[in-house]
Amino acid sequence: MTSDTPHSQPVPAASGAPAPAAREGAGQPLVQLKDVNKHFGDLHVLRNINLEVRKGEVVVVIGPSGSGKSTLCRAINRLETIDDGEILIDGTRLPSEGKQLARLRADVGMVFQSFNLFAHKSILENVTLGPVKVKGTKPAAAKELAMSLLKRVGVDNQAGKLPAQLSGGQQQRVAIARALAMKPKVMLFDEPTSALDPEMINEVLDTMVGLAKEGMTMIVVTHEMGFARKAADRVIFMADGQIVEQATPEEFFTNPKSERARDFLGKILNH
Ligand SMILES: Nc1ncnc2c1ncn2[C@@H]1O[C@H](COP(=O)(O)OP(=O)(O)OP(=O)(O)O)[C@@H](O)[C@H]1O
Repeated sequence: MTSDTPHSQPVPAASGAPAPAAREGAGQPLVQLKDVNKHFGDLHVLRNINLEVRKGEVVVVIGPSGSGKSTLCRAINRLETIDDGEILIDGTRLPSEGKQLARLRADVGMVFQSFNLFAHKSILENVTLGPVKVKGTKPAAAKELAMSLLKRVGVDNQAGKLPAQLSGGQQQRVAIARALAMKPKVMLFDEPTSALDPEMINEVLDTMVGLAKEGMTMIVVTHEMGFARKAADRVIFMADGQIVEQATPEEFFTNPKSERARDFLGKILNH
């Protein structure tokens, strides 16, 4: 959907960043994909994807445009169907429709490149709607929760405004608060900063780094290599619908194993 951004400068890895092995016993798999395949017509977009994400783990998915990263995210949230294989969230297979889907989908927060806020509802309503409609939270409690989340992402003073009155960075932080209001078990981010002006990227990334530090389980599709270095436990490199390589950020950025990953990094880091 987007090309590689020019904001992807290498930054030093956070010292003491835990390697996946260090977190091995830290949690059970929260997200499991088993032999997942997906076609769009003749195009084989996801090829035999096997992936486990443990509780508290931050996985950054990178790869060339068209490699299937967005489709992977959307499949995990059931926004796309899969042809075969299995996707489990906290051990439960997502149904394809019905009330149970809405409830289970609430466990999987999603933040999109294009914010996807309700244009004609206030910022506060954007955040309260899900808890009230899907979870049956009382309006007063939903408002209290929403205000605390808006405060946490630094936009509580904008609660009465419409999305269009906010900057892109503010709108994306509202989108994060809206997803968090459903108390998700895992957060999916699909290129959350790609539509933002450069000066707004860091305010969104900082919010995401904060979430990662708090132990949120996260799957993040991004071209922001600095974020991957700073916050990821594991980097997954996708190409042509396959997981080609996965490693800690330190390993991946210093010693990518595959030719395709080396090519990709060469292009993106020398942009
Ligand atoms: N709804 C759709 N119908 C048909 N083809 C699709 C659809 N959605 C995605 N595709 C195709 O599937 C392939 C994978 O797309 P996807 O958006 O998952 O890639 P991506 O790695 O996220 O790319 P980008 O980095 O550009 O966002 C692409 O070739 C894309 O054109």
